[in-house]
Amino acid sequence: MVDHTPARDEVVLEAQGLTKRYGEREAVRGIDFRVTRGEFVGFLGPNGAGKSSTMRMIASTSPRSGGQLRMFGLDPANAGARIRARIGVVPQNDNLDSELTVQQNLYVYGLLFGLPRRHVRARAAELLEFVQLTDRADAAVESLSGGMKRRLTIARALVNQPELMLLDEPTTGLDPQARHLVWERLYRLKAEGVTLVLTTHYMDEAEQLCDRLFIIDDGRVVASGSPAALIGEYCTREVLEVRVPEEERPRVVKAASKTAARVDELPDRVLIYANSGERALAALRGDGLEPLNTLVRRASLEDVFLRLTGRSLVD
Ligand SMILES: Nc1ncnc2c1ncn2[C@@H]1O[C@H](COP(=O)(O)OP(=O)(O)OP(=O)(O)O)[C@@H](O)[C@H]1O
Repeated sequence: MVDHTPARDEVVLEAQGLTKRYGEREAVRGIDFRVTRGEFVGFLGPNGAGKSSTMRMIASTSPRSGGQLRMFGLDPANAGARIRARIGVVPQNDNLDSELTVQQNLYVYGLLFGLPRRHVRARAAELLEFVQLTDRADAAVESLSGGMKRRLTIARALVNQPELMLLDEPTTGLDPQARHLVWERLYRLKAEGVTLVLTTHYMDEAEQLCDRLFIIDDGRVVASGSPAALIGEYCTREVLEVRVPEEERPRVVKAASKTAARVDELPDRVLIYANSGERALAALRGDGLEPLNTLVRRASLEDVFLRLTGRSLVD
């Protein structure tokens, strides 16, 4: 569709000490990031971490309170319109025009960007094909499912052939099938060389899609790197999850702590970090402990977040 031939290591997006204040409240507290052309980058963090505020500053729709921010080398403080012409935005809440049909939503947006009428028609047809909504072109927006609305919002964000796509929680509220369809389209955009930045609080989404992540908590970047590098740096290879009766917990924690790299207690289970979950379990059994329920799994970004913040990503 669009050929944004990647120039090696061309910086598309850069922030230093970026802050956002709403009155007394500092929602973004001095964050640094740098995104190069063709990368797929994610801001991962819980609700209220400051992800949307950061995205709105990048989208050049909300002014920064402090620090530096550049998109394509331009400063949104004085080149907002030029920046907005080169980016596509998928906001957290679909803001489609429900009075219009699917196709009309794309036309209107194209005309807003000043694209010629004939060009807009061709572009709309191409985009409906891309998001698999061709057969719904004349349907009312209201009749679409949540997943279809999301895809239409993505199509709309692509009207101006953006070099940079910003997606704020693109799959929140979608069922697994609808999510996978969105993911698949995002992969395609990446393959075409579009630079993508998304926010999410879904660790699987972050892990599946992103080349690089910035983990955000309480307005700060607490870690960054590829999903694999983050897991490698902050976790063991495996995690043994055990459920034990309340009264046995202290013994389990004590026994596991002898060999495991780390032990975390959650309200409903104990997480034992070890390179071999099976061996950790054998060690517990060797100490005469038999958990009610056990699960050995690969370490995930959720574990990284827990390690970094002492809290779970999902409420
Ligand atoms: N327009 C606003 N006015 C005042 N406070 C705001 C505004 N927008 C966000 N906040 C506050 O700033 C903090 C960060 O919010 P933000 O929406 O950026 O976080 P988030 O990580 O995107 O979370 P969510 O996933 O819930 O959107 C929150 O405490 C929020 O209440």
